[in-house]
Amino acid sequence: MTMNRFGRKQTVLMFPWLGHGHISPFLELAKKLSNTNLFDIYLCSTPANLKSIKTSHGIQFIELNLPTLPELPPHLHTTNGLPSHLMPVLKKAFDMATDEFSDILKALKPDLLIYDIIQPWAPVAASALSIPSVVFITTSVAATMVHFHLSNRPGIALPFSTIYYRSYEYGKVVKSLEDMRKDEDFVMECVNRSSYLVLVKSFKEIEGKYSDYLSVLTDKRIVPVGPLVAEPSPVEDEEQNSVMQWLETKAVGSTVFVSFGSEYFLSDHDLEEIAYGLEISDVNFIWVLRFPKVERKLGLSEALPLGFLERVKDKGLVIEGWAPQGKILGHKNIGGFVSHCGWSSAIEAMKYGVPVIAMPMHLDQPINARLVEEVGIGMEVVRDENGRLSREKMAAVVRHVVVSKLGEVVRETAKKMSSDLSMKGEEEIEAAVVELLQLCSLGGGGGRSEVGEV
Ligand SMILES: C[C@@H]1O[C@H](OP(=O)(O)OP(=O)(O)OC[C@H]2O[C@@H](n3ccc(=O)[nH]c3=O)[C@H](O)[C@@H]2O)[C@H](O)[C@H](O)[C@H]1O
Repeated sequence: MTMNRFGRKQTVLMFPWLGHGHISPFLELAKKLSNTNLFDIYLCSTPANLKSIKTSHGIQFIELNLPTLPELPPHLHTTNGLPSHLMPVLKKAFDMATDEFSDILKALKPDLLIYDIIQPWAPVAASALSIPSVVFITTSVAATMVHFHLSNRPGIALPFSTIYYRSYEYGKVVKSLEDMRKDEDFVMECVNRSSYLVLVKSFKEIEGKYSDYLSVLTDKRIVPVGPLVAEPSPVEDEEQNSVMQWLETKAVGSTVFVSFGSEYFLSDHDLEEIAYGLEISDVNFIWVLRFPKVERKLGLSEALPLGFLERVKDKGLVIEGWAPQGKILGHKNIGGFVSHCGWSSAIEAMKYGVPVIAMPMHLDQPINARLVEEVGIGMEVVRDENGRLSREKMAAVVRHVVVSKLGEVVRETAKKMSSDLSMKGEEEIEAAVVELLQLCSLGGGGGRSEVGEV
């Protein structure tokens, strides 16, 4: 138990889903709360995730060991690089760790649990020990929830014209109305189990009207904590250094960064259309291509169209694995971001003032793409009624956003968003700290730490 000038620090356990796109916003919030010197922050995840976290900021880490399932050895207890067919297996192993998680709560006795939208069992375990809990929503769930909710009520105008498209990787329509209604029930259950308020990784200008609606819908207070964009991590290795040197040789605003997040793998059809789309656009590009960690079949050049790398060698760079996304988006020579619109990537585009060529793939990304268009900082590459991508459409949107005269509006709006955002965040965190401290005082936690710390 540690003290500050107000007495005992409040012990907070943070418990994100096992994906990088979730852990990084939790980590950013943890740093902000830890820096107030009012909280002792513990972050709980699997060893496979904790080993890739390279920061502390006074945060302590607690290992959650999932049951080892035959097809899921411990090094795959993360969504990073996990093949899509193993995602349901990871979720099953995660849901089997309820007792292990309860043991962590009993040993730590935190004053407050901040959990994720994927594990409705976490607040149940907390309330059994009289520990208050808050759900921290790291995606654009307010807008997504409103859309799900209204799509449940025929005849009411939807906030966004939703596109349901076939994802060739999954072989089915990824987001049918039925799927979205099931998602609404699941997310609603997670929110309703939160004892008090809901923290949302966002800010009024983007999701204010949706957060207000969700607050009415759930009868919960919703507290935006701002963009929570991490400071760009230093360039880690020689390959990343050479990417930055290559980018330095291009003209200001002349290059698009192309990335689809930490856990999505392109279908063969999409990969081919994106390659030809970039080639036809005749715009410089840095493309981060990711393949599942297991079952690696092809090398980079075999996975790409024949002769593609040779033809684009003066304009494009294709890298495999992980890129310093924050550093690249913050570079003056970047003029556009071809993104799946994962929420962290969407917010980072806003923070760095980079206009978005939106290419959502699944989950909440179609909604995020509409939010990006709604605030005027991007344009979506619309798929056809069968969900198929077109290289010509992609090339046209890339050229519109990055080089066309008409695209000036999008580019200027993105720049303005960046300067507006630069002042955001601190006031939201201060307001959230006041609310969290009040919640801590309601619980029965003792703030003792007896668990082994990593
Ligand atoms: C549950 C699901 O989590 C997903 O996370 P994902 O990692 O795909 O995408 P982001 O949220 O952009 O998060 C990706 C994060 O990884 C960083 N990054 C990624 C690739 C790389 O090469 N280098 C990097 O630094 C990037 O800067 C961002 O911070 C999506 O949100 C999805 O919408 C959501 O429903």
